[in-house]
Amino acid sequence: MGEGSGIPARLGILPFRNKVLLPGAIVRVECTSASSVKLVEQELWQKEEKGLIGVLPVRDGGSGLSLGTDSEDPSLNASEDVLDFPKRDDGSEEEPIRWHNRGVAARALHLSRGVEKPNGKVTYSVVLEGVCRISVQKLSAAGTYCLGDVSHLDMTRPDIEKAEKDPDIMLLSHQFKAAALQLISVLEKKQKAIGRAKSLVETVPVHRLADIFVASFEISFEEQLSVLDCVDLKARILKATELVGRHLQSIRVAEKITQKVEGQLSKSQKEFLLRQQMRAIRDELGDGEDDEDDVVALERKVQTAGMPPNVSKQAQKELRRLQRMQPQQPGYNSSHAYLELLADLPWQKASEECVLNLEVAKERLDCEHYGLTKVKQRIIEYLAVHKLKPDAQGPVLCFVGPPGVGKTSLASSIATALNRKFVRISLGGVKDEADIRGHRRTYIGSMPGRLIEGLRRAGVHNPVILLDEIDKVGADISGDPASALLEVLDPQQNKAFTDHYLNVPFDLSKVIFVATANEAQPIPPPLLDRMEVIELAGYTPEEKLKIAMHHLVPGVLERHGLNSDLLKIPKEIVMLIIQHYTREAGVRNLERNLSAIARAVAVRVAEKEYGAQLCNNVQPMTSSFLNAHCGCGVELEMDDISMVDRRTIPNALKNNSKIVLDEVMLEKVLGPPKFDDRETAERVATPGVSVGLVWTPFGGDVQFIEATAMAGKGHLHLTGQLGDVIKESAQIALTWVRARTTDPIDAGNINLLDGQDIHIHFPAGAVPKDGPSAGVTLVTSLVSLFSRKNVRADTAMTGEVSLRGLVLAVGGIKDKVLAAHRYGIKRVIIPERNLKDLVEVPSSILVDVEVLFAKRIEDVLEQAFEGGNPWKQQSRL
Ligand SMILES: Nc1ncnc2c1ncn2[C@@H]1O[C@H](COP(=O)(O)OP(=O)(O)OP(=O)(O)O)[C@@H](O)[C@H]1O
Repeated sequence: MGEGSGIPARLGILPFRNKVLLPGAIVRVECTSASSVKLVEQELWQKEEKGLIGVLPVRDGGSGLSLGTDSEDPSLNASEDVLDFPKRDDGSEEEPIRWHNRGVAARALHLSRGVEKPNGKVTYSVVLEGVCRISVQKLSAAGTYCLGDVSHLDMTRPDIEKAEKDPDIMLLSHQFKAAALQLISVLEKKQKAIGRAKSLVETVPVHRLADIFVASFEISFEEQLSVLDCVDLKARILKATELVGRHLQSIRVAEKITQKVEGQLSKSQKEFLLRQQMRAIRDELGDGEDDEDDVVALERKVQTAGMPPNVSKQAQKELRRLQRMQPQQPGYNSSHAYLELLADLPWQKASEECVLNLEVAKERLDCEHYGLTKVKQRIIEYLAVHKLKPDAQGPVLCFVGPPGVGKTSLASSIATALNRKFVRISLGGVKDEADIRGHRRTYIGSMPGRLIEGLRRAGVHNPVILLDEIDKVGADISGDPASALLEVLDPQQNKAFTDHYLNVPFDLSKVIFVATANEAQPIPPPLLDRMEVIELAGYTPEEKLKIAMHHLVPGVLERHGLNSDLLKIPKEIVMLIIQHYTREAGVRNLERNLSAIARAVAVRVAEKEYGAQLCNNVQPMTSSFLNAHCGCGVELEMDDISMVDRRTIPNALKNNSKIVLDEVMLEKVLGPPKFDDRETAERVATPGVSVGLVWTPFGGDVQFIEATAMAGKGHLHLTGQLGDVIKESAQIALTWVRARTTDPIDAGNINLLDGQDIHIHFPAGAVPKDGPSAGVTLVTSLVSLFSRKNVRADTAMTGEVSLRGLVLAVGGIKDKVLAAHRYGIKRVIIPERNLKDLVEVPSSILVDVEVLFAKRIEDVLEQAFEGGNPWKQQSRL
């Protein structure tokens, strides 16, 4: 027999519960049960030579698993043993035990007997080494333990030698050894005690090495059994390679997981440590608490801001960044400011809209604004649509008109009617797209755009936002703000408006936008296309008077701590202010003048108040009285005078101190009248001056045109604030006049233009002018110059002239007539085609201003000069 040739045919059997001893493996067994003690005593202790026993794996019968590869022999179940290894700790000793029919013959390497207990029991500790595989054919009882009829199972030495030369086995054993070495190196890295493992691999023959290696792993009972059952060498090496590989794999996976966990742990631990240190340093410096609280407060704010998930994610990311930073670190402040903005923005908050009552809204509009019937009607329509369909994407209302006509206050009234917050964003002079859309955060000093800033101020996401002076938006190399506004006003796009600074979309669709402009023409067409233009013209003096008496005066008095008991401003005086201190389309300057008066009166009232206090606190005494009493050493007795309550002063002054504003006081406060009707007469006193009516963003205005001639080469000189169009207009006017003054027939009379330079000046104060009008006025001025006849001082004109002498229609007739009225001009010549526009002019104005019509320039000249066209007789004009 080969390796196991010394195995006897019968061996005492030691059962191993749910455990396998493999050949080459060494185990220590504590024998405490009666059967195992008996077995050890009989088979090992009492024998002189170290004996052999059989070790058979057993498992609890309840599992129902088939044990062993051979068919089960009923006789194998005949005996039952009480196990002492491994110990049964579940108290199920009585359960049936099923023996495996293959086991290992084991040699006792060491035996020791425990101290005898008082009850006479002894125990043994045995170190066993597996020798070879055995097969158990039969079990029989020998007292309390079992004896088994066994036969040797492993290969014989010649078989092994032969097998070792088999190329397959050689290859397999090579693979196995490689895997084993790999495992050893992994274990080495983990600094596990691997002892002689490496030399074992090199020296021990592979058929033993497979068993030894497998025995050193913690593998399941089934796997141990399967190795035990691998009698065939090839199968055993394969199995062992598989198990070594698996073990290696599991170690690596475990290592990876550990590394990951350790990495995370150490990172957070490191962070924690650093934080602690940071806090300690800050405490030491005495400036820590605020910052800490600040970040914590910010975190709380971010959490309660109601951000949508994507925004919240971004905020959390930024917050983590901020938490890792020192307040002194660059970027801390910008990160903090960014998070503040994110937390402040009204992602969820909205103004509670009250049920809209159109009657109330109408009353409110009427109460806050005088006149403006059509505009108010349109606003009511807008509100009605909003009431029926709150999410309707109606047009953006754009109020267009001169300054001070109530555009802003109308927009604010819309917000009041809807019970929404009102935000005014001034777009005047905005040239950079970043003003609307914000700067990217990469820029130093970057800020959000005005819209996002406005929403932050509003604190709700559904305010009424007034885009004030939308016509003043410009464009330069920094981009075109108008195109950004296009996105803002487009209901399709503004749902996800992205400010560059914010870098996350914000929904603007709930915002109601209203715009204002002084003129519609500069607004880029695509932007204008998204808006509904509502024009507001200037006011007549009567309208201004009513606005002043009902709205401006009460407001001004209130703002200056006055009331109508202290200051009375009569109608007539207000009218004087309108006529002689203002010359505007709106009421802004009127309000300013009224404020100046109120301030002056406030000073007087305050002085009186102080005087009254003095009077009431100090008993007035004459010096003779004082001298008389003090001089003779008599103690002075004073009456106890009660203090006058400050609030009673106005009442005290009520009857005798009411200030009524009169002309004298008006002049004292506002100075001498700034405007009077004589201005026109004075200016047209010399030939060559005519009075035109023009339309400007400030409403209608009067434009004086002065022409003069001098020796030269027939050139035309133009001065004043002029645009290209009016330059053309001047050229046309001159050509028209020249064409009619160089008539060969009349040449003798009108050779004035030959060898003369003409200088036309649009005097200072003239409004920047680039419209196509003023042609008629230019011709009249030239005719006045050449005929040396003055234009009528009470007459102003408007209209464009064609080369063929036709007077062409112009716009803004209402504003122009109003402007003429402001200047005290009594006659206005307008193109015949503008007749229809007169319906807009209030009749109160038409009572004062006579409107004349002209079809051809001859009609204008006929009406503009006293006694008709001055060149009628001299030329073909
Ligand atoms: N019809 C009116 N009734 C009552 N008050 C008016 C009326 N029109 C203007 N006002 C008052 O005149 C002042 C100026 O008006 P507002 O600021 O609305 O003018 P605006 O047209 O917006 O001017 P700007 O173009 O300069 O912004 C405000 O106090 C406003 O209440």
